[in-house]
Amino acid sequence: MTKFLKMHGLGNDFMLLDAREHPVALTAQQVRNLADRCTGVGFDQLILVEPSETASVKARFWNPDGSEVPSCGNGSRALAVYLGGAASIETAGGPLTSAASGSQAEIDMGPPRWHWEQTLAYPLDTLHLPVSWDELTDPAALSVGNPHIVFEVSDPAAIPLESLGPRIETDPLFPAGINVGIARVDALDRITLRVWERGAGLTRACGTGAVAAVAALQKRGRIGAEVTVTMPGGEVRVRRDESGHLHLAGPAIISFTGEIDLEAFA
Ligand SMILES: N[C@@H](CCC[C@H](N)C(=O)O)C(=O)O
Repeated sequence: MTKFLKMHGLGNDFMLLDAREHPVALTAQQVRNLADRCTGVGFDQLILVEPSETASVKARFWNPDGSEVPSCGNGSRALAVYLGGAASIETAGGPLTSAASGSQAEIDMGPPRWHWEQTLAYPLDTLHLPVSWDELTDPAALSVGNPHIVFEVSDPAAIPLESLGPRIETDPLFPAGINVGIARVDALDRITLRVWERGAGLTRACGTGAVAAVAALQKRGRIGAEVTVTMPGGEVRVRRDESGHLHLAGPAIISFTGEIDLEAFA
């Protein structure tokens, strides 16, 4: 039996497996089986914690469709709360540092990456992509460890993201797929955001989505350096420091712990 934690950050929920002492190998099918909310544990992302030679720990992330992804902002915050205190985290999306106190965690997500090769199949202006999908126009595309497209809209609740999200996610313009954010600027220090996540669908909150939306709207001069992001599951704070790094802060909670026979889900 393998111990696991079930955690969430604003309702973006995770299964966390700590494999620092006992290695765990996962297949994509196993992740899909574990992600099933009726017959498995159920989660938006799975987090595997492994030993690292360069940081406190190495974190790997999977979406519920079985795809391994380089970065997960809320998952990193959940891991930070699990580790406690200050830590460094090696991820495929780049090195992170974290600071946690109780159920609050802040992650230095590094600088946003705007080069077209980070997100697109061919060169375009990533700050103002000349593309549209129905009422969604003039997006920005960037990587914050994983790829995001961000649209500014007047009413995020009115956008049919459940139908537009999968169309945009799988558009050939994005060779690795893309996470889709729709954001409204409420004030210089406040935005409202919904995210269609690549490989996961609509989630209650997305940490990298919040960071990407803030980075895009900051670069367009629409908001200031410190911003509260309201998502369906609650609020996170994102701030840009003097070096251009973006910091993601907010709560993460351990919902419950358990033991599981991983082989039964192979
Ligand atoms: N919910 C996560 C993002 C998880 C990965 C994303 N779906 C992807 O495929 O890149 C977050 O909080 O960042």
